[in-house]
Amino acid sequence: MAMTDHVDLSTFMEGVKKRNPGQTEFIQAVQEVAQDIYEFIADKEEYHHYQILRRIAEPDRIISFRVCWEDDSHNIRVQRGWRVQNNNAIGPYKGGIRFHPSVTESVLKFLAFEQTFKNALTGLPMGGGKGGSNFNPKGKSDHEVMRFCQSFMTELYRHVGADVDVPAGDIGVGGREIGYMFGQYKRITNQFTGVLTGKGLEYGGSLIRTEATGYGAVYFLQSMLKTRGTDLEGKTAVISGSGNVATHAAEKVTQLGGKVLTLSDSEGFIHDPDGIDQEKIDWVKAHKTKRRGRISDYAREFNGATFHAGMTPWGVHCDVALPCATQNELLGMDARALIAGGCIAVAEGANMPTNLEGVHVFKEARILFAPGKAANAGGVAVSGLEMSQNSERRAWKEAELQQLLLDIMEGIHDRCVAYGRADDGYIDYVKGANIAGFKKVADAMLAFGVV
Ligand SMILES: NC(=O)C1=CN([C@@H]2O[C@H](COP(=O)(O)OP(=O)(O)OC[C@H]3O[C@@H](n4cnc5c(N)ncnc54)[C@H](O)[C@@H]3O)[C@@H](O)[C@H]2O)C=CC1
Ligand SMILES: O=C(O)CCC(=O)C(=O)O
Repeated sequence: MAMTDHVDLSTFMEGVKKRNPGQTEFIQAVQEVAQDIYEFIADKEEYHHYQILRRIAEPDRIISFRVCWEDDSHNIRVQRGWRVQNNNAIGPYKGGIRFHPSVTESVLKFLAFEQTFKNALTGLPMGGGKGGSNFNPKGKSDHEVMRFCQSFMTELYRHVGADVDVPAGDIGVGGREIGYMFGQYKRITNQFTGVLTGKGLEYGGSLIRTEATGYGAVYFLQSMLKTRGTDLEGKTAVISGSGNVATHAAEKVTQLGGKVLTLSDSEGFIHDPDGIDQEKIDWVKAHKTKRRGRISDYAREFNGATFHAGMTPWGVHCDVALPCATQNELLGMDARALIAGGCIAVAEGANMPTNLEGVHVFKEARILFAPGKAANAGGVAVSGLEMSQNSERRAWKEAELQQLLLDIMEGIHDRCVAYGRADDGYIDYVKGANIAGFKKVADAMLAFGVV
């Protein structure tokens, strides 16, 4: 093989910035991965020659489309929809759909890029993709949400398929939205296939998919704690978010003997020093998914709890923290506050909730820190198992799925340890996850030549 001129890391990142102007989230996600990959491939000519990282950081394609719908007052509304198909070297594109006003092409590109590494880490054959819209489901009636989802799928159906690209839920997209989108796909194509995951159990969904991301993040946290000879029993946990991932992470922490002190949403956080037990978690789940209320209502419902408007929960003293809301919700100063408050371990339930400075602070302090692409992979892993069940036209039993989720999370942990152990014994989970995820995708790409 001919030797290639190696582009160094800073020149590589300059190129990424130039080609993706203003896409700060995407650039941040690539930066976090590139620094570890450059170290790993320093002596591996093939990866340089075939420009593997450069190719993974350029989505296979981005589909952008208009989504037109009518609200209850008969106003015509126009939104933008996207599907970013990042890389399908190891399987069909796979990744959630996000409905939130903050959705931009940059946000979806960062999520699809991260998803590529995450899906590889699960050990299942899934490539990386992500989609969504700047539609805000908050305050919309069920019928408005239905009309929007139908319109969204009326374009998306051309680009997805059980062996092509299999979307699922993410922020603002839960069981209700998946149902509306699946119904529309079926109506347009006249096919009943596993084109989406996170489906209802009545029509091809998998047991434990709803719980999987939050539970998986806590299993990963337990595995990290085990490397330091401890576990969650008696530990206090600070959790952000109050959606699917946050409530199920809270549930598993509680089941494993921990005490959850906080939950949050975009308006602020609640602090309950008595602990958010299963009964309270059930109330939050119903409040968020059925009554579609705000987390501030918790403080009116439960004595002793307080609501802190416009604030994040990272100043509350705790043993462990699980950011489970959204990207860049935990900054350098928050990381320092957590460490000062006694936090020994952080597992990201959300995607890229900690900014680059925060990650640096955690690593410098040598605390246990699991990046989202490793810690929150349980959701997409069970989505992969849902795809298998759909292909087989069978539904597996809950005990089997619970065991598979646990095994997959332990497998991811082991892969991170294998590639992330430093000379002094510290496990850099960020580096481990980046390299293990990269290697699998990169080796598949090498097998295909230049495509
Ligand atoms: N649902 C899943 O299976 C997976 C989700 N994730 C990630 O987990 C995170 C949460 O997703 P879900 O729980 O599924 O969504 P969700 O829609 O069920 O809940 C999102 C939560 O985050 C809060 N939130 C949104 N924007 C916020 C902001 N700017 N500040 C503070 N809070 C904010 C919302 O109020 C809500 O409580 C996202 O980063 C998502 O990408 C990652 C892996 C899988
Ligand atoms: O289940 C899936 O396909 C995707 C879940 C997801 O969006 C994620 O892992 O960030």
